[in-house]
Amino acid sequence: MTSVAAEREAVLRGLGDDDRFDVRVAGVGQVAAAVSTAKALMRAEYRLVINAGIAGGFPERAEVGSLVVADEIVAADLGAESQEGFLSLDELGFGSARISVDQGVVTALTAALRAAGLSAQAGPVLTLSTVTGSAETAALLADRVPGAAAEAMEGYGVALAAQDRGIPALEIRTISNPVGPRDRSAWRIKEALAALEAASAIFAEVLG
Ligand SMILES: O=C(O)c1cccc(C(=O)CC[C@H]2O[C@@H](n3cnc4c(=O)[nH]cnc43)[C@H](O)[C@@H]2O)c1
Repeated sequence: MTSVAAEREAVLRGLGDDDRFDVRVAGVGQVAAAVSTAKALMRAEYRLVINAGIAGGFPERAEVGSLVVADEIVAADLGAESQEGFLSLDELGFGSARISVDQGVVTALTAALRAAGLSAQAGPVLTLSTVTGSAETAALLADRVPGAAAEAMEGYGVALAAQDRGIPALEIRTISNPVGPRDRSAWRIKEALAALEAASAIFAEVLG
């Protein structure tokens, strides 16, 4: 599941003519992503759901042009504010804002990406409804989720739909911009899409 057509096309270029993968556009944001994923999973049988696309990288954790394989998918703004700070869905007792992924697959995929010469690391990928636009919010999120490597807008929605059907999920992101003060002119989308294409060529090897 990708967010936009440009991401889908990059993944398809990387996969070549491998027809074991069904690559779809889910839309931007976790609600669109969850609805699209749930619909796809109702119509056909799948054994793994992957959310792949570009993302913001947390400074010192994931540089522009590098790749992050989510070792946990975290809905980082799903909860409540309180005088004492942010309360997650878990703390509120309404389920979990964290979806776990198969650590063996994360390790194997990260190693294969590195072996192919790509800069890849594993770490938590945050799902947010609002793209971070300030250093303050970036610091707050890094504090809320220790080790946070990247942020995007769809992973939790895709993974929740997969979890609902008992299917494992992965999230793989290539970094187009740093998480922090908004500067759209600094987004390196072409580079991130090239990295996404290169990573997708490895999917078949490890996940096919
Ligand atoms: O303008 C283009 O050519 C273009 C090509 C591919 C993708 C885009 C997008 O804007 C995709 C939006 C998508 O990107 C994720 N994203 C990227 N950086 C961040 C971020 O810093 N914080 C949160 N999300 C980010 C997100 O998942 C969006 O769905 C444009």
